[in-house]
Amino acid sequence: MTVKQFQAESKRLLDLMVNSIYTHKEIFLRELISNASDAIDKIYYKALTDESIDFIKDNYYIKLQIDKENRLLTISDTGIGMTKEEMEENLGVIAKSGSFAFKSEHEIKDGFDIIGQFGVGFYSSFMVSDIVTVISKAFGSEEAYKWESKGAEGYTIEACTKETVGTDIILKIKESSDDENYDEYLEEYRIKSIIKKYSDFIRYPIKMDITKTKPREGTETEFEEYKEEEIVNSQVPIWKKNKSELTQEDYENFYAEKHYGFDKPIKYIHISAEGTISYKAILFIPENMPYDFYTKDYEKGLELYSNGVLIMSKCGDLLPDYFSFVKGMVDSEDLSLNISREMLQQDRQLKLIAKNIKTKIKNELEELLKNNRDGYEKFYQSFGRQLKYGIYSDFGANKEVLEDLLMFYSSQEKKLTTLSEYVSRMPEDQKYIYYGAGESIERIEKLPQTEVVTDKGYEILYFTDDVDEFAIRMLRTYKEKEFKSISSGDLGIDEDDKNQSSQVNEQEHQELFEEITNILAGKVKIVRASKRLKNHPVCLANDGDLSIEMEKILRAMPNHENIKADKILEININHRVFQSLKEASQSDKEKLRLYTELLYNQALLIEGLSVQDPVEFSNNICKIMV
Ligand SMILES: Nc1ncnc2c1ncn2[C@@H]1O[C@H](COP(=O)(O)OP(=O)(O)OP(=O)(O)O)[C@@H](O)[C@H]1O
Repeated sequence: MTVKQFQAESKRLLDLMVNSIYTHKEIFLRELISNASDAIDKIYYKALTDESIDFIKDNYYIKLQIDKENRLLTISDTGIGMTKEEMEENLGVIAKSGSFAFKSEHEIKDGFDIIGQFGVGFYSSFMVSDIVTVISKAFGSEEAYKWESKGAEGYTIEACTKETVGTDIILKIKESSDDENYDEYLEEYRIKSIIKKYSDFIRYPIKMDITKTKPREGTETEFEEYKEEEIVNSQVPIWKKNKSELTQEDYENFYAEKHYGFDKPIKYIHISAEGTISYKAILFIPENMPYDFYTKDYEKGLELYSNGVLIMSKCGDLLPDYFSFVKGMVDSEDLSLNISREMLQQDRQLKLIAKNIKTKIKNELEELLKNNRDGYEKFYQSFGRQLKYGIYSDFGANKEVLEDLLMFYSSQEKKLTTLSEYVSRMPEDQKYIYYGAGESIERIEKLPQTEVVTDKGYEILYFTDDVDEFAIRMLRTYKEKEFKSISSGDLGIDEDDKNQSSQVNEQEHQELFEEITNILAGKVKIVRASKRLKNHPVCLANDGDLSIEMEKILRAMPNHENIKADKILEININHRVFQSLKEASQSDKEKLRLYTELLYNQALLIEGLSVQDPVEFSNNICKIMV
């Protein structure tokens, strides 16, 4: 028996392979099972094109056996096998793929799932094995051969006996070290779970002898172990089945089996796309928010399969951030994989799929909103905030995708409403979409600023999420209607509204307002007569782009402590309190200062801002009580 040398490049390549291409050692099993599946596919293909071959499906399978004592893991298949020459060519030359050649030779295009293309996967077995032995009998041949290698040193080939056509790959699993546990590859449960993870949807049965226990005969309390052969893979992936064959329950079971979530999904989306790019996908909109959803630990992404073999557990590029709550998988034959199958070589196809998926999700959410309002509202309670972040991020680039999915609590409807519904209810003379921002519905409802807007019969949207106002600033308009905060300097409500303007004569009190503005110098930009207050004495309004709510949110962030909105103190000159201010201004300047400070602090409290000096504030209250 002569020992043949790997070519020099092959040696280097093998070293590279074993040490650097793959991130996870466990993928060796995926590679060997994929090879076994390819080998069966080849026989199947031959049977289709050669009438003399009978392909009886039950005769084709992959079998895994563990011999713990001798540290052997065997992967056998009943596929096409290899001749001596094929062993030389395919296992002796790294980066030579017999499978790729087979596909090209037979001009196999669609409908076949042959996985191998690079001619390297087999060598990943050296990541976990000291010796790899391949015993194979090729289809149509009487002889069998044994290929054996300890890695970079080279390989031997010799004749041997093997009864049936097919291949056995026997791995002598490495001893565990301090850094690496190899023993796990001799554990049934571990092997089973690796198969489930990567190779669950290989089209042929993957069999294993599974250890079970039963009561020993004649006893009730003693148990004995026995082995029973089981098929461990699901074979036909649900996404390859016809939608009409599947029930809601099938999808829900798939969601649970895949551990996409512990809840029941609100909606599933089954896509079977053909065209520029072919792919299948099953996507889910969860009902409940994962506990870590709004933390940096949450990782978005869909499972990515190529021909039923798992490539990536979380492919983030398939989902935009604003749809990061979507769970599910994508399977495509058209992906250009890189050599380790852990990444994609170029992302053109992936981009196309992602674009497609994005549109699909948007449409399905719109459909949910239209036909299952309760379901949509449940979804929105969990993930609405993410949609709003989506509007805000990327400088509003995604607003068109998302604007119709938004909902806010409505002052009129007393429940969530969409922007489209709001606009459809707007009276003809209403120019703006009004909103009030605050920490809760109850708080906004009580804001003095709401009075004039609601009295006009205009609806107000309540913004209770941090992100709301920021998102709306990005959106700017909806159906050409501008958004307007009820706290903004100019409300855009008709100036000549008789009830208001006739009573507002700012000129008359010009001096007093200047005096009050001076008292509050540095705290507010200006003090003026209010056109919006009816029953309340004071409120704050804001001037400029930064609202008071935004100031609150930004200030809570690091390095933003000095951010300040331009505030306007508005005083209701029809309120009794204004009379007191006037009198104080004429008779007692100290009293005017006291009243002004009190009113300013009241306005701060109403807005949900803290008073600057609570002790002084309470002392001031005492002063007017005694
Ligand atoms: N179980 C098997 N039965 C028959 N032929 C096999 C088997 N395993 C490997 N081969 C042959 O060896 C070749 C090399 O296998 P290897 O896993 O290195 O690459 P590949 O499967 O072709 O490509 P990839 O690197 O993309 O997996 C295969 O193309 C195939 O021709």
